[in-house]
Amino acid sequence: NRKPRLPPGPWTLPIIGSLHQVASVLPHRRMMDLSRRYGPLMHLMLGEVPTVIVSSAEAAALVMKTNDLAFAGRPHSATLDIFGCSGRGIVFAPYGDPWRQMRKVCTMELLSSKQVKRMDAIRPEQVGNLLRYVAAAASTGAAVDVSEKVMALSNDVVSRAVFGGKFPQQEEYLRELDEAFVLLGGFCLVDLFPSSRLVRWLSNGERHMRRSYGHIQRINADVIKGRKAARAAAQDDASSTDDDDLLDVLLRLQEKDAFTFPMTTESIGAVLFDIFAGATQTTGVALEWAMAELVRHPETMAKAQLEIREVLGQGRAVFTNSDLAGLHYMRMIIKEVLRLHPPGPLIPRRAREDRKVMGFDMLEGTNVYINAFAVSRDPNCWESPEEFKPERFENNNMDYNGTYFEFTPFGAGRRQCPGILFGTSTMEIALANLLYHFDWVLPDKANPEFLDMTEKYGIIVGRKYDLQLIPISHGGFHDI
Ligand code: HEM
Repeated sequence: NRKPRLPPGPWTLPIIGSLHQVASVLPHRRMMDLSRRYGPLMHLMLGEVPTVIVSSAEAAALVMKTNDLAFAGRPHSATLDIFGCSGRGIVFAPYGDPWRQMRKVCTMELLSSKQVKRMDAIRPEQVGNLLRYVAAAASTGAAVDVSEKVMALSNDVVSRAVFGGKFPQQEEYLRELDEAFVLLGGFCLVDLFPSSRLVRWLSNGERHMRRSYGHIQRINADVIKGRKAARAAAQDDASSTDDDDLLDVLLRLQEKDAFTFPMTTESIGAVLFDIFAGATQTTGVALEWAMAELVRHPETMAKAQLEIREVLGQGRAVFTNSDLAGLHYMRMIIKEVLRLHPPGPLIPRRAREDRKVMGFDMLEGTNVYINAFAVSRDPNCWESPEEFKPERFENNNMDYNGTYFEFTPFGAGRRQCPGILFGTSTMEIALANLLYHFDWVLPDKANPEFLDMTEKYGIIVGRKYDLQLIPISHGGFHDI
């Protein structure tokens, strides 16, 4: 019974452990700084909870590839348990057969060729709405709140994929999702001291999360009830149609009794919510960062516009994803944005069994966070890592698909994001259209070099200050 050899870490205080070291405004940055001192595997005690932060490409590969099965769990905590509907969804479900079943349905649905085709029609419609809004602003010289608009675009695209369209309670749904994300991103007392009944009694976090998630569940139940009634009225013969959204797919499988682990309304709601939560803010903040970096680097923006306008030719209306195959520079820009601003900088995992990694003991039950932000800014892997330079992806095959561990904005291995194609397709179509039809400048001729790039605290990291830009119409936006 030897003493475990834990990874090194900063000194701890009684009771709070290392909390004072990391409970800063932006934990991913604070952890990056600390890990440069303590090493690629760093042990922290967050209150009572043993945690290891992973901060190099080599260590990330050991966790997400070599020992993927051992680290395929997700952290547990009181608030996560509520948010993850006690493991009935996907994102925070423990590794196991129910998760595998749901993940398979979603992967096949999200990535099926039918779904991709369906989305190829939906995305341009939503982008068209955005372009009309921007064209109206351009005609009066008004600024556009780009942050708000690209987030709304992402919401609308995801709503249509998951629920078939806007639903009456969408605003409330999004508000509760925001609130729940804030609670998850915080250091919630009840999560830090799970054994303390006093903390549980004193803490508000769990109560808030319960209230917020309860509201979400009621909306889910309403939407599901409405859809079931509509399906019954249409005497749907349980066969699929081209218009099926994710909700239809799940209901059809439920009606056919095709699940090994039977689905209740509650668990269908949990899955829908998970996909919604996983998809919408991530893509929205990635787009917001992309536009901010482009405005800050006018020569990069000009180069991207030249490519888009040359490849697509003059006088085009809204184009679709299938028009965009030749846009190589724009794809490099998207990679560079995800390298510098991975929307989920800390990838949450949990050790399902004891493992030795780099000579250290990682014990079962330890929460493990891969600091994708720190790894993709690691000077040992990247030249001038703090610089925005899409050209670094020229003439190499480096991508975000989970085989290059210096660059994992979507994670890797069994728990890797199943929405890579979905998310990057929305980014590509939005950026290509916004850059083709408009030039973009800061209000009041502000110097782009000084654009404030401060991040906002949360599990999904967006900009602290909304990005306001003035659009200038290029060649006139021709509506369809
Ligand atoms: C730029 C956009 C996106 C980014 C950066 C992103 C990032 C991530 C990351 C880092 C993970 C954890 C991976 C791991 O543990 O290895 C994840 C998981 C997940 N993402 Fe995404 N994501 C994005 C878009 C989407 C979209 C569009 C969808 C759905 C349509 C989606 C659905 C999910 C789901 C369901 C999971 C949980 C997978 C599981 O636990 O098995 N994501 N995502």
